[in-house]
Amino acid sequence: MTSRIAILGSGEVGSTIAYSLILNPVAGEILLVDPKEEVRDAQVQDLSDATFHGDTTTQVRAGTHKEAGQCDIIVITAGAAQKKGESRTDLVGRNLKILGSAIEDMKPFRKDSIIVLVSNPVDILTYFAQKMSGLPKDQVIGSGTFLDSARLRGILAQKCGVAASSIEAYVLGEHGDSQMVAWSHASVGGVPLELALPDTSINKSAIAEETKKKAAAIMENKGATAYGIGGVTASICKSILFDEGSVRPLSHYQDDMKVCLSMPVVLGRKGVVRQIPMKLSESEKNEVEESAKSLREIIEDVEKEQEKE
Ligand SMILES: NC(=O)C1=CN([C@@H]2O[C@H](COP(=O)(O)OP(=O)(O)OC[C@H]3O[C@@H](n4cnc5c(N)ncnc54)[C@H](O)[C@@H]3O)[C@@H](O)[C@H]2O)C=CC1
Ligand SMILES: CC(=O)C(=O)O
Repeated sequence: MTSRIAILGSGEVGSTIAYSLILNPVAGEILLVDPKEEVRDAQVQDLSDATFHGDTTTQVRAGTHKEAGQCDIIVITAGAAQKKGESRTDLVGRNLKILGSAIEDMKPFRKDSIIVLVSNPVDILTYFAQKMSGLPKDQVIGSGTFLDSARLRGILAQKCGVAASSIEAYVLGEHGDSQMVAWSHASVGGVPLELALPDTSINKSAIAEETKKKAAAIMENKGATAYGIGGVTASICKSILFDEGSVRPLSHYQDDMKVCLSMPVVLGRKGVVRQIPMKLSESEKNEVEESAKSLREIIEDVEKEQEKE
């Protein structure tokens, strides 16, 4: 394997993504990039220990922003994480500055590099990363609601007594407070939810709320989330490098709504190959539009501030 993945930010999330990529190797090399050099180097040493057993072919080393700009995939976890009581969108000012300087430091980008945003607020940062990087929009995506959808499937699996892998269910829209569940497309083993589980009472709004609040519930007691996003991001990297054509709910540009938010897309080596059109119910469509509206308002506020500067 000769492909290289750069991970910007070697904190909780960046190091966990690297660990997932070592356990499930898809790239020849992982570069950790972080201005906190001592932390970065300690993470490289610790992660390298995980490559010494088994038959992993992935090597880990410290890298520079310039080197990152020449990698197949650049995963961005750089930036502040939420503190207790903060929402993801509270991070926008701090993390947009960090994103801007990291992107400038990485330029010029290799023409076929794919940027995967993970830092929050991920939909807003994906939108601005598309503008700042100059790469085609299809090559700049955010992990979006892939993690929320995994959480939803886990919760439904427990309630229904089936494997999570047998459940198809999408959380769409913002990776944040305005996200929604596309219940009209939820299925068990390919059979619509209502039909497959006629005797199981499912409180949809309670499940949607539990899904939305899961990150906050984890952070309440351990301060951060890392394993879920670690697995999800490693899976995104695999789909890209192996040109899998997997369908995933990822944050990408929506021409009609002028924001980045999550809808299912076909993912391959060129990034978003195409969006999978969904026939949502009228109320679901409204929920997605409301989600887009709340993201649009944040973008407009940021753009107004940028004009003043
Ligand atoms: N999209 C998602 O589903 C999830 C997103 N996150 C987000 O991921 C981000 C990172 O979270 P943690 O790893 O817990 O934070 P952390 O504080 O542990 O690590 C962030 C790292 O970024 C580094 N950094 C700062 N500026 C940088 C630059 N210019 N280039 C490279 N690295 C730089 C910092 O030195 C630090 O080591 C947060 O914004 C958090 O909200 C976290 C979990 C899930
Ligand atoms: C922190 C975050 O965005 C999550 O775990 O969903």
